[in-house]
Amino acid sequence: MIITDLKWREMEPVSKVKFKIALRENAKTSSLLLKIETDEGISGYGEASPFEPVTGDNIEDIKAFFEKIKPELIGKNPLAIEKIHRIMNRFIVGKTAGKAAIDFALYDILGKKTGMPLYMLLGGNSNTVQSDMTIGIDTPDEMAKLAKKYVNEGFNILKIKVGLNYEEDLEAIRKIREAVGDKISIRLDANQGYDKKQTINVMREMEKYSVEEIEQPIPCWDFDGMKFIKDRITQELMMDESVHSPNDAHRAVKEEACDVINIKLMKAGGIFPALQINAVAQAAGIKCMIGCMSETRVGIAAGAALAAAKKNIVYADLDSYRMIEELEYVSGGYTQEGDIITLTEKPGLGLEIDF
Ligand SMILES: C[C@H](N)C(=O)N[C@@H](CCC(=O)O)C(=O)O
Ligand SMILES: [Mg+2]
Repeated sequence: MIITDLKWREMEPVSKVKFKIALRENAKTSSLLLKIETDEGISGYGEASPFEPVTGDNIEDIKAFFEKIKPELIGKNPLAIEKIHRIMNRFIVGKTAGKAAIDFALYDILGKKTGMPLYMLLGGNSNTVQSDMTIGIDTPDEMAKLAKKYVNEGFNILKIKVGLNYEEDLEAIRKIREAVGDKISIRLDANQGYDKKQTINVMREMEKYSVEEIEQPIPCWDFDGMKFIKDRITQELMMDESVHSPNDAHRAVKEEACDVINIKLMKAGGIFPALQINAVAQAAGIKCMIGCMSETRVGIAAGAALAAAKKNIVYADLDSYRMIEELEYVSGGYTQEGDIITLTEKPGLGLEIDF
C-alpha cells in the first residue's frame, strides 16, 4: 500500500459561545481538514487545529508544511506510522498540529485496512469516554448561568477557566458551586495566568468549594514552580502547556512536577507521540487526560478513540466541537449523550466526510 496524494481544505467553524482564557481572548477558530489517499482506494482523514501560543503554528504555516512534506510522503507505506513520524520530525521541528493531522489520517487508514475501529486498534480498554465541559472567563454571573446550563445538558464535570483576576475567579467559583450543587466535579484551568503564591492561595480558598484540580496555573517553563505548588496543595495539579513531547513528560516525571498530564494531540503531534507520553506517565504512576484545542468532530474523534482505548487516560476534555456549529460535511465517529461519548464500531475514525 502506498500514499498517492495529500489534499486539504480550510474549515472555518463558527463559535457558539464566547471563550476567553488567560492566554487569549476569543480568537477565531479555524482548522485544516486533511485527506490522505492511497493506491488501494482507502483514504484517511485528519485535522490540524493550531493555536500559536501553544503549538507554535498557524493555518498558513501548516498549509506550507503540507505542501513541502507532500513529495516526501507520496510513495511511502501509510501503515509505517513510526517511520512517517521520523520523516516528519527530521523534516521540520514543531508544526505539531500539522503532524497530528497526518498522524490521524494514517491511523484512519490503518483502521480501515484492518477493519478495526481506532479505539480497539489502540488498546480497546473501553468504547466510551466521559468528557467535561469548559466554561471560559466571563462575569461570575454569566459563568454560573452557563455552568447550570451544561449541568442540565447532562455534564457532571466542569472545567472552569481562571487566571486573569484572582478575586473574580473566587467569586465565579463560589457562584458556580452554588448554581450546580455538591455533586458536580469542578476543575480549574488557569492557562499560566497565576504565579506560585497566587496558585497556592487560590487552591486553599478553593477547598471550600470542593474544587478537585488545577491545570497549568503558572508559566509552562516553570517545572520547579509546579513541584513547589504540588507539595503545598491538596488538589491534583495538572500540566498542560508544559508537556508537548515524551521528553517533556519524562522531565515532569523525574522532577515530580505534576499529578496529571493533559495530552493534547495538537501539542504532541498526533496519536503516536501521545501514546509515548501516556506510557512514560503510566510507568511513573501519573494519570493522563486527553484535551483539545479547537478541533471539530474530526479531531475529537481521534482524541476520544485514544482516551477510550487507554486505562491510564482517566480524564477527557473533548468539548471543543460542542462550542462550534457542526459542519454539514462531517459526521460520524461517535455519538454523545449527556457527557458520555460513545465511539463508532466503524473502521478507523469512522467518519463520514464529503471532502
Ligand atoms: C477547549 C478545551 N476545553 C480547552 O480548554 N483547551 C485548552 C485551551 C485551548 C484554546 O484556547 O483553544 C486548554 O488550555 O486546555
Ligand atoms: Mg489547559
